[in-house]
Amino acid sequence: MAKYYPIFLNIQDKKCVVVGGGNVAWRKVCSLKEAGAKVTVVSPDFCPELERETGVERIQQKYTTDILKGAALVVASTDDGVVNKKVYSDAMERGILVNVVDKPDLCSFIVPASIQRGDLCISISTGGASPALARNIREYLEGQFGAEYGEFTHLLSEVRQKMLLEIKDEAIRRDILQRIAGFDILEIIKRKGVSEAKRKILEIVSEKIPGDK
Ligand SMILES: C[C@@]1(CC(=O)O)C2=NC(=C\c3[nH]c(c(CCC(=O)O)c3CC(=O)O)Cc3[nH]c(c(CC(=O)O)c3CCC(=O)O)/C=C3\N/C(=C\2)[C@@H](CCC(=O)O)[C@]3(C)CC(=O)O)/[C@H]1CCC(=O)O
Ligand SMILES: NC(=O)c1ccc[n+]([C@@H]2O[C@H](COP(=O)([O-])OP(=O)(O)OC[C@H]3O[C@@H](n4cnc5c(N)ncnc54)[C@H](O)[C@@H]3O)[C@@H](O)[C@H]2O)c1
Repeated sequence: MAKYYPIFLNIQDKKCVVVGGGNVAWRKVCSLKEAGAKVTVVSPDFCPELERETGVERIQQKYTTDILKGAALVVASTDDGVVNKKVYSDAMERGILVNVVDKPDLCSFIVPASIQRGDLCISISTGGASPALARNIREYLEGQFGAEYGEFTHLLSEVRQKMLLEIKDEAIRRDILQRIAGFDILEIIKRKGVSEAKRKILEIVSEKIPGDK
């Protein structure tokens, strides 16, 4: 089995192509859209969900190589192995990232199971060993990581931006940022809400920086 290097890819405003018009293609279109990509989907027919999807370029025809022009990434999810293989070799020749669903040999990257809570993303991969296990772990973690983690991450981001500007001493800043990311602050968000958590954070900051109010 291949080894993989986990990364988060910035595909904001990048052209991403999905080849195929079925349910799997629709799932891929949705996740690419959510990541801010400019999505083009090409297929002779589209499932009703894809037909309804807004903000996507639909090209109703069979795959042709020229569709990859200017693309950063392509996902092939047709039910035709020959077409999927052609997409793979076209993409490899052009240095375009490529995933053929369920065909790890025809992938320059594989897709993990993911949970999104605002800016917090938890991704699980088994490196292809067991996608079913990745899914089960995702479902388990979904129960453990609720919507409050999104709020928590947002609050920490706000405070961190401020601290990067205002606290010049790196060691003190690190200490504070580590402290306020603690689960006790998350508990306050859960029980009392974000404004109470903010108050607690300010208290911690003033304790750590004598004289700061
Ligand atoms: C994570 C997820 C993301 C997504 O697809 O979006 C994903 N597969 C998911 C589900 C799933 N896929 C399959 C089952 C049936 C049970 C089973 O086989 O285990 C289930 C479970 C289900 O659906 O319940 C069938 C399957 N998948 C692959 C093969 C071929 C092979 O193993 O050789 C076969 C056999 C096909 C056959 O039988 O012929 C291959 C891949 N699937 C991957 C990703 C990549 C490795 C990820 C990793 O392990 O880290 C990789 C290598 C390539 C890729 O597609 O990127 C998504 C869960 C999303 C979620 O629910 O959160
Ligand atoms: N449905 C699932 O949950 C699931 C799960 C695992 C694997 N898969 C695999 O993923 C693939 C896609 O699944 P699906 O359910 O979306 O299949 P599907 O049969 O619903 O859709 C396949 C799509 O590919 C299009 N297509 C065929 N030839 C094409 C061409 N030359 N150019 C462009 N598009 C073309 C078809 O018109 C159709 O829209 C299949 O290979 C399937 O075996 C599906």
